[in-house]
Amino acid sequence: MTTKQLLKVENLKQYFPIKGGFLGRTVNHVKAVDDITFTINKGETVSVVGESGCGKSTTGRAILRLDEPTEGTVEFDGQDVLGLSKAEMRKMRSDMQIIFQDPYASLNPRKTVRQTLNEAMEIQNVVPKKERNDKIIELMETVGLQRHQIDRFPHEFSGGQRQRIGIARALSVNPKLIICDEAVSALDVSIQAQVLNLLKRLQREMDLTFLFIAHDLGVVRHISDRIIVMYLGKIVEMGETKSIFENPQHPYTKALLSAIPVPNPKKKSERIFLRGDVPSPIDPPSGCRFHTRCPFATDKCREEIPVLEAKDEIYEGRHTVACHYALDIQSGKHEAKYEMTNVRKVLDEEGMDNESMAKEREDAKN
Ligand SMILES: Nc1ncnc2c1ncn2[C@@H]1O[C@H](COP(=O)(O)OP(=O)(O)OP(=O)(O)O)[C@@H](O)[C@H]1O
Repeated sequence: MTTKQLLKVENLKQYFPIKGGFLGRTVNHVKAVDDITFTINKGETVSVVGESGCGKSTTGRAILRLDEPTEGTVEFDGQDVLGLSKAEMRKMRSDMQIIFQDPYASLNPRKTVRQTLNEAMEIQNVVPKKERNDKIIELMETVGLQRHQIDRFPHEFSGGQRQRIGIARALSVNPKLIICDEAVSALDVSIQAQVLNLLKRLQREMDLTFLFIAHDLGVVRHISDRIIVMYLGKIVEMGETKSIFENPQHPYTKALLSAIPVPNPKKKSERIFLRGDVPSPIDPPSGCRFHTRCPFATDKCREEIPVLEAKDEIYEGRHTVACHYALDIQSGKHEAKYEMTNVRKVLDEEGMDNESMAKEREDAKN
């Protein structure tokens, strides 16, 4: 894999206005994405994970300017995406494609596969007219559809096949980056695996870069080079997949990981239950946004926003976390006594069964 940077997202914010009153004035904002920074290298698969509403899809849409970002910069292949004119942006869209969760909703039910793929190529004008039919057949075969299905409508296909049409449509304009927004979430598990394998193969063969958006860490484990964990509009942790799975730092990442079913019945899994619901992105909590649900939260977490900090000496800059607690442990400043009262309080009040957190508390003490 080359290490050339393809996408650079810096200090990206997406605030959606909330209108109110007779005059329809902006009375507040939904802080859907609030100051996030990350990069994706050419040929990489980076996944953004987190609970519903944490801002994953908004991030994808903002990169493509399907919604105009409030603040920040997006650089794609060295070009300032947010500075492009409408015409330049249209051209750029052939380099950056998106595949949505529900292929049925994103395909025109009145258009056959031939018409759908032809339309995509026509809009972007990347394939000469007389070559389009051959290209459509080639694309269908590439994604595992058969050429005799070319004049069929979306309702004549299964969910997995429809997602393959969506992939073929994205590929038809020779993209460099494909954003897969919950692209396999609506499919049965076995079909999910087929589509993920297809995407992996296409990546190898066509030199593609993927930004995967998913709520399920288990699904993206085997396809991702790196993982970005988001909570309430912020990145709380990011790192190489192996590192995130084997050495998660943020209590939220640990909770997400603990929710993945373990196939081995002999292996005891310790589920971390988070208390309460995700707070509103209109009025997010002060300090660390996760503090209202975090068993380790201290006064510092309520007051200071943790910075996504790379601990180079430990992770060689490849794994970063925004959490006072995790950073205190890493730097040896962790005060076990303080954490103990905190965790015990949560356990007492809410009857939580957080064995792994209790164990960690002990480890930190020793
Ligand atoms: N156009 C919009 N106008 C107002 N609020 C919006 C808009 N789009 C998204 N939001 C809000 O922004 C927040 C983030 O939404 P987003 O769809 O990015 O979350 P998500 O992490 O992708 O969730 P899911 O997994 O359910 O798709 C949510 O609170 C959502 O209600």
